[in-house]
Parts: sequence; C-alpha cells; structure tokens
Amino acid sequence: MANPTGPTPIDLPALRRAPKVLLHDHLDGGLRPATVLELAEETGYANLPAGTEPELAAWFRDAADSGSLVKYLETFEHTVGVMQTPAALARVARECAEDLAADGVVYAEVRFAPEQHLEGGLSLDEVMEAVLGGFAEGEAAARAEGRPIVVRCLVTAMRHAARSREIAELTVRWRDRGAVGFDIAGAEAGFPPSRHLDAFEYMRDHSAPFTIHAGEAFGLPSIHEALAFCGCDRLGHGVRIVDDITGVTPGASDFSGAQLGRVAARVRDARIPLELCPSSNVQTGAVASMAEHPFDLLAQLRFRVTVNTDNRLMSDTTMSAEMLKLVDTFGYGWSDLQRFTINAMKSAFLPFDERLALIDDVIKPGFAVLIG
Ligand SMILES: O=c1[nH]cnc2c1ncn2[C@@H]1O[C@H](CO)[C@@H](O)[C@H]1O
Ligand SMILES: [Zn+2]
Repeated sequence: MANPTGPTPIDLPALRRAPKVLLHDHLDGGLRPATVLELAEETGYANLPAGTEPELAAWFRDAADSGSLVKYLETFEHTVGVMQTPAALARVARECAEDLAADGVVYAEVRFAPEQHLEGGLSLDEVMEAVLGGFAEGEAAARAEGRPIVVRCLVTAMRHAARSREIAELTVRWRDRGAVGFDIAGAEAGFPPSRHLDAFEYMRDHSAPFTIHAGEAFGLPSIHEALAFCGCDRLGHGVRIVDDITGVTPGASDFSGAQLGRVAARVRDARIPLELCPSSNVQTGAVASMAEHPFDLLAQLRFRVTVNTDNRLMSDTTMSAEMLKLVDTFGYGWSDLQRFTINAMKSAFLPFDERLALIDDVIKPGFAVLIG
C-alpha cells in the first residue's frame, strides 16, 4: 500500500501510528501518575512523596534522573507500595496494555517481580493471576478501541534476593497462560548473574527462554557471565558491550575502524538481541548523553538492536517518544525504525509462527503506509 504523496514526515503523531514492538518495559515502572495517587488513597499507602499528579510525575522523573542505578531503583518503592492487592495489580496491568496500545505498540513483553507484591498476603500464583487477568482485560479494551495489541509477561526475579529458582518455576507454571519468559533485575554491581545459575538451569531444562539485565550499571564481565555461564537468550540493556569494541567513538559518524573483541563478536555473530533503553540509560548514568549513546554505533555495526522504554513513568516516556529521540539524535528514517521493530519482533519470546504473522500482517503493512 504505497503512499502516493511519499514518506510521511516523522513526528510524534506519525510515530504513534507506526506499529511498534516493546520487549523491555517494567509493569511497576509504567504506572499513570493519577493511578499511583488513586491506589495510594484506596490501599492506605501513606508514603507518597507528592500529592498532586504533576508534582508526582515530576518527582519520579527527577528522582530517577540521578546518574545512579541504585538511586533510580529507589523510586520503585512507591509504585510497588501501591501494587499489593489483586485489584491494584489488575488495574495497573490493564492500564499498561491500554496505554501501550494507544501509543501504537502492537506487541509487548511487560515484566515485573511477583516476589515484590506479597505484602498484602497474596501468593506468587495469585499475583500472576491478577496481572495476567489485567493484561487480558487491557487487550480486550484496546481491541474494542480498534488498536489491537498482544501483551505477554516476563517474570522477573530480584538479583539481590534468593528466590530466583522459585520464580523460574513460577514462570514455567504460567507459560501457557501468558508468561513467555524469565528475567533478573535490580542493582547489578555485587550481584552477578551467576548467583542465579540454578534458576537459569531450570529454565533451560524446561526449554524456556530468559533475558538478563546485564551490562547496564556494570561492565563486560556481567555480559560475559550472562551469556557464557547462564546462557541467556537476550540481554536486558547490554549497552556496555561497547567496552569490547575498539577503534571507534560513540557519537562519531564513521565506524569503519571498529574492532570487536570476543564477547562483542559473539553477541553479534549469535544475533543476541540487545534490549536498549536510551532514556533510562542516560538517567542511570550508563551513558553520558543521548548524543553519546552507542545505539547508533551498535546499529551501524549490525548488532540486533531493539528500542525499549524500560520505565515509562520514571523516564516520562513512551515507545514513540524513544523513537523520536533516536530520530532527532541520529537522523533515522522509517526504514531504520522498521528494521529495529522487526529486530524486536524476531527476538520476542512468542512462538515463531505468531512472530512471523505479526511481521507480515501488521508491522510491514503499517510501515509501508508511512514509508510511502
Ligand atoms: O533498568 C533497570 N535495571 C535493573 N533493574 C530494574 C530496572 N528497571 C527496573 N528495575 C527493577 O525491576 C523490578 C521489577 O520490575 C523493579 O521493581 C525495579 O527494582
Ligand atoms: Zn529494565
């Protein structure tokens, strides 16, 4: 379906119409500020740092803008704090699916850590039931609005805790009901992925995929462990893989002198997907600025790069906004954005035939209209 007037100019409204794929988005990092306030009121959570919607939105963004992953993660106390009942969990999940669909996301894998939602006396399975029920409601509402989306769940274990094996078992127990993979998250320094080998072994033993937050706050050793010892299918962030590339400077335009070390070569050769989260990386100090983000270096070297939001509330962002930042910084066009989107769809933990159907029936036709 060619556009007779040529390519659509790339701006936020046009980006919202593009069919987008999101692999790295935290449920507890994407609440609407108004919902945080309402749930705090309903559930008797008294510790919120602000009392109005704009103040609370600004607080999350500013507090997350700390240059430190550990400080950034402290902001989750307040979102997790209001997500301790089945109704609250289901509402947050439903609104997440609706917000992503309204932004034009057609496939999303949304992650959260069930072990953080037990303060109200729920079991891990009850938490899963509430969240997956919320996603299904959100999918149905979005379909009724004419913005269909498929939302699946990644089940996260916290890397400083000791429940990862149990969470891996939970993931496998729910895999035919919407949980498509496993992850570990939380502070990276001091908590290497190899602390959780039995969880990863369990996943591999059950032919079930997983991603690992690695190479965000901590460098190459963490990426190496995630790949070599743990056998992850994707890398959450993985942005520090640039530490294994010499002969180039991120932010430059000519990367022809790039030389890949063994780990970087393995990541590229094996087509290991990188779940890059540009705004989040700047906020946590993983990268100094958007202009210096290695996204373009990695894209030009043909790593399997994907664009992600990480935490929409803390970064005050959306998938469309992340794409616009990349367009403004690196001059990407629609075909680049389509490539990143297809990279993401190819890397999803959804069955192959369903991935292919979304690429052929939704993503390519959607971009064709915009490319013209
Ligand atoms: O970028 C990140 N790096 C590491 N951990 C994160 C990041 N964003 C969120 N979380 C952690 O993951 C938990 C489950 O969703 C959140 O509660 C937060 O502690
Ligand atoms: Zn993350």
